[in-house]
Amino acid sequence: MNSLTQPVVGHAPVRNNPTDVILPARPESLAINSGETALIVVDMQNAYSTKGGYLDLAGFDVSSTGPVIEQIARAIEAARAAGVQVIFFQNGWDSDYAEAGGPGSPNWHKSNALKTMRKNPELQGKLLAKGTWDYDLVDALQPQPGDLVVPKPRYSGFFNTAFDSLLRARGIRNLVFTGIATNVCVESTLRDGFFLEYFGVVLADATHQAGPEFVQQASLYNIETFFGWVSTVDDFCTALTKPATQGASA
Ligand SMILES: NC(=O)N/C=C\C(=O)O
Repeated sequence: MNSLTQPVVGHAPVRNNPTDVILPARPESLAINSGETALIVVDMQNAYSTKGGYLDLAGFDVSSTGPVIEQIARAIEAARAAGVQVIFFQNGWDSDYAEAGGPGSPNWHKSNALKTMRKNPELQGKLLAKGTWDYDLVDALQPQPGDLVVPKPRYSGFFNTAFDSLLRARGIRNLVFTGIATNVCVESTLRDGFFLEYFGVVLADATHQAGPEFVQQASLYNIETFFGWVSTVDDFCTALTKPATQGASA
């Protein structure tokens, strides 16, 4: 993407501060400040990206999540080096599934993890329960000191979590999304962020859908057209090493 041929939007004007950067994105580039930006790593647990995990057992294709893990690792490294807050989400519930809700909750009816366990009683207690391998973050994407880990019980990271408070306490206004699944937890959280006045951008090549490839494209279209912006890991990493003043004249 070419940052020079596109208008630039953002919540604040570029102030020629060394921590201001221009992130090339569709449909417009975004002016962001590294101190006001968080990299969000959505649900990179064995459940969502590893064979034998929940999505795989529920019949979703996880065979091409390997490159996504590598791209997320690159984005995390660039974020940490630039002082961008890294926040990991971890989706799931207590071992008794009280947090999942019973039949009175739509989650109980729609969660494919809960449905898979009801269909296969030998899996009961194994999917998305805290303390299990399924719930664990993948080995290649482990939090480091300074990163935040936010457990969440529903698709959107804004519901029944400390996420919004953590962001507001740090003055964070821009949310850069990576993770799985683009069309479920990534899009849900980005949409709720939009309604709360956060600028949401998804790094398309650091995300993966749950379902056929067309839902990835549909989700990216929705985000680009209605709720936020779409960029890439290369552009994110390059932008963070180049202050906006250089970017504008390069
Ligand atoms: N992390 C997600 O996007 N999750 C999608 C489905 C689920 O958790 O059942």
